[in-house]
Amino acid sequence: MEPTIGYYLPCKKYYKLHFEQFLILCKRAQIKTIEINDDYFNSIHSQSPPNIIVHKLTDILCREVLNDDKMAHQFLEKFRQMKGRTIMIDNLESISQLLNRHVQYSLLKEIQTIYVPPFISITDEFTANDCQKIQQLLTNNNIQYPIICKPIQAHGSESHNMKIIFDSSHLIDIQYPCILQQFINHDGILFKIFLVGINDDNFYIVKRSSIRNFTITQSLETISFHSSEVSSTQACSNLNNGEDIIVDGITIDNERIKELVRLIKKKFELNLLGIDVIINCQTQQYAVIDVNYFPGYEGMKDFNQQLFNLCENILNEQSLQLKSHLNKTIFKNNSVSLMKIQSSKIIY
Ligand SMILES: Nc1ncnc2c1ncn2[C@@H]1O[C@H](COP(=O)(O)OP(=O)(O)OP(=O)(O)O)[C@@H](O)[C@H]1O
Ligand SMILES: O=P(O)(O)O[C@H]1[C@H](O)[C@@H](O)[C@H](OP(=O)(O)O)[C@@H](OP(=O)(O)O)[C@H]1O
Ligand SMILES: [Mg+2]
Repeated sequence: MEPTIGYYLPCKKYYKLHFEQFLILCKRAQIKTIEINDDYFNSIHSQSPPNIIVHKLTDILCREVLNDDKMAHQFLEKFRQMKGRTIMIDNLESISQLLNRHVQYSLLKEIQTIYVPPFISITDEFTANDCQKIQQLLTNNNIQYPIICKPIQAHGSESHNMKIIFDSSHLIDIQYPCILQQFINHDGILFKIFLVGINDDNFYIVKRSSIRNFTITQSLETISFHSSEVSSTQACSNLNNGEDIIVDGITIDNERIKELVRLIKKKFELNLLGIDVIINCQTQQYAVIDVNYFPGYEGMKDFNQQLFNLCENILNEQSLQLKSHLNKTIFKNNSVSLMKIQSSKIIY
């Protein structure tokens, strides 16, 4: 029977990735593909589940976890019920760890050799309204100004609205629940590391514009921005470096990134990852500021081929396991019938 790959991708994501190219590669390799949607689940009793499911269910996961949405929960439960019969790229529990910035950063911090800029989390109204208390928490955690205020939720339409705060008199501007993180001067350059987890070496580095350096000499008003304004491929913000500042010389050490990728992939047990790294322009320290599940892979030309290779590897492994299982069963059955024959010989 031909193997099957199921997929669930929001429409926008499907077109952005040119996912039809992945489907063509599957067809050529005689791998069946099927879209997983309500129609699929309504007719599921008549078919065996796909060998693999590729998905970006982060929107629905957020609705389930953060908004307690029953419909979202029921839809996800159908995927969970396939556990053991289907390989999910990737596991829903592993993905959930990335959806809350506090959880994500805390897990990253557990990896000893990885640097995450210091942060605190403000999750209750009482603390959010007490600027003195917030300042105390910042001081206790050795966090200096400027700081960056990020929504605690890492995914979804409201999660990319950020603020840069320059002194304690502007702590009133924070919007909770949020994390407050030390702003690191990094010469306005961001490195996006895109990973397709065939093996630890399989990553691709893209350079993007980011927020320019700040030197605080006086009190500044809080700056609000959307993360796509400063670091998407089209970004052209007055928060970026001006054209007169040339920072083309900044490069990143491939070996260090390789190790970072290995550790993060192992920690979160995920195959499709985007890791955002900035380099502190004073200390040259690499700082991980964001880990995204199933990013846009913009700039990586052969993403669909890479994803196909990953799926093909998994299918090959599955079929090897099945063969060895069958061999064992045949051997076991043969020995059973041999024993029967022998015992029948004894009887007769
Ligand atoms: N600690 C920091 N120091 C300096 N700049 C930062 C820091 N954290 C974030 N930034 C800047 O803010 C931008 C948005 O931050 P972050 O990646 O955390 O947000 P996001 O909305 O999750 O982004 P994405 O769109 O990649 O998911 C980064 O691209 C970078 O330019
Ligand atoms: O490929 P990069 O430049 O890293 O950008 C990604 C963002 O970092 C993610 O935050 C987006 O995902 P969410 O929409 O899940 O937040 C993700 O959204 P997408 O699922 O629409 O591709 C990407 O835009
Ligand atoms: Mg993000």
